[in-house]
Amino acid sequence: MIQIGCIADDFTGASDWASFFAEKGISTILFNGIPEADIKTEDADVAVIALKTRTEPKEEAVKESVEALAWLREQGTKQYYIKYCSTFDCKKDGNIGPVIDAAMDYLGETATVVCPALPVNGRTVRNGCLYVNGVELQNSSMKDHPLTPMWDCRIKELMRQQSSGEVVVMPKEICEKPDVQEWMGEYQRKKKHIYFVPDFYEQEQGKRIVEIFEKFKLLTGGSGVSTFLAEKLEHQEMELIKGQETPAIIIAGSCSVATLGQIAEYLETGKKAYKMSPRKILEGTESVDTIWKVIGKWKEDDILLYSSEDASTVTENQKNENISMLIEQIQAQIAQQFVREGRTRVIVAGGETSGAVTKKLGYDRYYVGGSIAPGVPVLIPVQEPEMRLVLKSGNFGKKDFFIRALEYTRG
Ligand SMILES: Nc1ncnc2c1ncn2[C@@H]1O[C@H](COP(=O)(O)OP(=O)(O)OP(=O)(O)O)[C@@H](O)[C@H]1O
Ligand SMILES: O=C(O)[C@@H](O)C(=O)CO
Repeated sequence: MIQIGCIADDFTGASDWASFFAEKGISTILFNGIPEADIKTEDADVAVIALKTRTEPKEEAVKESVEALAWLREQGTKQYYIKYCSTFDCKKDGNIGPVIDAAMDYLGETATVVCPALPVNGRTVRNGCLYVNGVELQNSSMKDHPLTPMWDCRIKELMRQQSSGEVVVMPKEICEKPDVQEWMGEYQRKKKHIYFVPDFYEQEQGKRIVEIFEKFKLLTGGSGVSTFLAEKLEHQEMELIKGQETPAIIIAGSCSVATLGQIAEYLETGKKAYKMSPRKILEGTESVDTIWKVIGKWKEDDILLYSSEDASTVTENQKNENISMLIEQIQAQIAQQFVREGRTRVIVAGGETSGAVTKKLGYDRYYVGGSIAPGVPVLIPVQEPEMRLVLKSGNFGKKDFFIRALEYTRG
């Protein structure tokens, strides 16, 4: 029976959320898309369905989210979670509000929590405002995200624009009140939909948040409270997942500052690496074949294949609107070729890049293993249990992330 079922608006967000349960030894399964009716949850205690609703048109995002909730309900799920990005989508017509409203209506709930924080990765909430490493969201390095721009840190304002209900901000002093439930009850009587936004800027506050909201059927947010939800969950012990001996490929399409630092640190080790050239790809002189001619020979080595460049070069390259898609396709095909040759460790940096690679590899459900960095677990495809897959959100992980991922996935 699924104790907590989550729907996430993208894949790396889903694995981020799931990782905190797996880390506590809880059997956790991740589905890429809504599973077919006859798919089993493999006796997992926690299930997460990764959708691609973050950037979809609103109507589709709502429809798919409700379908995913319906599938979870069919499995007898006890509690539900809507996972969105810890750096909230700030578009007026963003999907977070509409999906929360639809989920509340579907589950018959009038109140929920909106808790995007993930303090272990520097994303915090104080007095209803969202910060990235102490900087207000709209002044952070995330502000100019091309798809989900982040131009306002005030959750109340964002939810006012995106949703139908009312936000109630819960500063620390309120959260700590012994009679906080009564305090909340006053608001719940007034409105059809109430979204409580608790302070969460110190890791330990997560514990109190879970105490306050544990009876709610629907919770929403980033991954910050996952670890505290996991602590409270009764569960069966999960078997430890071992590493693999075959060489690994790291594929980096992410051009985030974090990924660029991780590439630099990897290159310093002198390990094998291949840098793709967007210019040659557009000219037609670099392709899967030309790259494979070089890296296909490195049969015994771990390999890094990367296209990542600094922000200004990327902006320049992206004047040709096909370049991202071409890079993603080449990287996905190389991953497929690598796996076809019997190698079983694939590490990917970047949400879009991960989407392209997993689509090509064709797996649709994964057991979730231990974490390499907060929010980045090892994934084991149910259909191919020999494989070890690591999908890193662009900005996650410290400088030594790739080195750690290689060590962690090695048998
Ligand atoms: N040199 C380059 N020039 C132009 N575009 C590139 C280059 N290298 C990679 N890209 C494209 O940039 C995009 C990077 O997005 P991706 O989601 O993979 O990383 P991210 O945005 O850092 O990660 P996340 O979404 O998890 O924060 C991909 O579509 C990728 O193909
Ligand atoms: O919450 C986050 O920051 C991540 O899980 C994410 O959503 C990646 O896209």
